Amino acid sequence: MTQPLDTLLDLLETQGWAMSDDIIPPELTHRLRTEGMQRWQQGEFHAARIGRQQQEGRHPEIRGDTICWLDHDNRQPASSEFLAWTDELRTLLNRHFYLGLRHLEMHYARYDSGMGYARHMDQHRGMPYRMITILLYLNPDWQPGDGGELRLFEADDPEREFHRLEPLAGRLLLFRSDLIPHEVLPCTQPRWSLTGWFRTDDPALLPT
Ligand SMILES: O=C(O)CCC(=O)C(=O)O
Ligand SMILES: [Fe+2]
Repeated sequence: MTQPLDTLLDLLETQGWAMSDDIIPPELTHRLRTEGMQRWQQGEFHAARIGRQQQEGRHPEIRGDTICWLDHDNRQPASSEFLAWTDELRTLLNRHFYLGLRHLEMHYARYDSGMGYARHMDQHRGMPYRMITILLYLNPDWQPGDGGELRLFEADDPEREFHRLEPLAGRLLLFRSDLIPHEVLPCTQPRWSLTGWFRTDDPALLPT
């Protein structure tokens, strides 16, 4: 295991979240952003939904992003490269934490100006399959005042923010999907990211 990944997993274990600004090569971040923007221009994004599966629907005042799911056997070079890296990470997470993670679901997300995502947990009640959240931010020119910060809240006191971070290009974040309430503040510039969840269920058994 490389040293930076080792450190990242140790932090995830001790504090429930971990961040790195240099583990992903800047040129890969750049290509991922370009690929995401191209897919957006081609109309491949759709409004995100909240809650379990489809029944709850769209609530842009709660969750304002549009998303584009990554297909594991897609032919997009940058996201394929990133997914291959996340697969190695999944193996390491399993070795380190015995989590039995079986796959990663991941999408591009684009928040338009004025949009955010109200405080929530990623693991839905009664659906314990999402274990670890992964985020990679894709905004090279982010300035203070552009908003869109991610707020992290205490697990046992969800009113208490313990950390706030800007969605800077190349910033990778991991956190426990069952533990950390979080919120995306409204942004004043379009905000790009990749968001994913390492899961314990088998994609072949999921409803399509
Ligand atoms: O983009 C972020 O900073 C967080 C997004 C998020 O919380 C989610 O998609 O569940
Ligand atoms: Fe979330």
